[in-house]
Amino acid sequence: MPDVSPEALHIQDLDVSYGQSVRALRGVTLTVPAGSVVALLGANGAGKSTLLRTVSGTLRMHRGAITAGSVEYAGRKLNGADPVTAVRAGVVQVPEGRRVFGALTVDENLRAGGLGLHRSRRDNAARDRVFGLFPRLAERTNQRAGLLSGGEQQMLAIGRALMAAPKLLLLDEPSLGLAPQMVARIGEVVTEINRQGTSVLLVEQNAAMALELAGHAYVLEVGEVRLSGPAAELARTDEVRRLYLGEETPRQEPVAAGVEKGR
Ligand SMILES: Nc1ncnc2c1ncn2[C@@H]1O[C@H](COP(=O)(O)OP(=O)(O)OP(=O)(O)O)[C@@H](O)[C@H]1O
Repeated sequence: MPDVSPEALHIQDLDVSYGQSVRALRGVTLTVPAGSVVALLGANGAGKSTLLRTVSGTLRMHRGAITAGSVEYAGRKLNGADPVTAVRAGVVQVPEGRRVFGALTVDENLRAGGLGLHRSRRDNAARDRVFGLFPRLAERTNQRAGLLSGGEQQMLAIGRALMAAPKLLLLDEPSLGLAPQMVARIGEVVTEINRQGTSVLLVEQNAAMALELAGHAYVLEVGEVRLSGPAAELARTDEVRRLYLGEETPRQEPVAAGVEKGR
């Protein structure tokens, strides 16, 4: 049953191209129900980042375009929307590669992600929330972001996105290149952010972590949805175990209950 709640993200039959030759997404249909964590898995080049860019309005910055289909969040069409419109609708992306402003302090980075031009009460509340999630950042408010460790920069990148008080957070590879302890911490934070009421669409190479955090998951393959279903069920399929969890699968298992091929 599709989720028809007003704060759900609905992507329907989406085609996205870069220029004339690269068809990055083909006929993608995906839903992020309000209040959920949804994982998006796929090999390099499958189209995961493209899908997030489509939702956050950053696609055009990468010279991509929607050629068919629709993206709707909370009942509003986001096709062709710019990032400001997406943020106003409650959708914020944390891009891959923890892009923080290295020359600015932790505090300045957070303020840059806030909604107010001044030190508004709303921004202060958002900042307190970030420091509650990431006490390490609270201890380093005046440190230049470029001097933070990789894990701390990832925390700051997530924190900066939270400053806009998103209702839907788009996370692109938050665990990339981090030590196991930090990966575990990022996982806990995703769960906590979700518990506080923010939906999450999570792109992750670390499929084991993503499938543990998510309720529902999609597997993209060369721009198309190859499999989708409850994350726990997907984690039991032969294909996901072999290709994404790196497990030996001695015998072919039938597709688990609840898993759909194709979308
Ligand atoms: N700005 C761009 N211009 C042209 N082609 C692009 C651009 N960005 C992505 N592509 C192409 O679109 C396809 C999907 O790329 P995308 O980055 O969305 O995949 P991905 O699943 O996020 O991969 P990765 O895990 O490597 O980040 C790839 O074939 C890629 O080469």
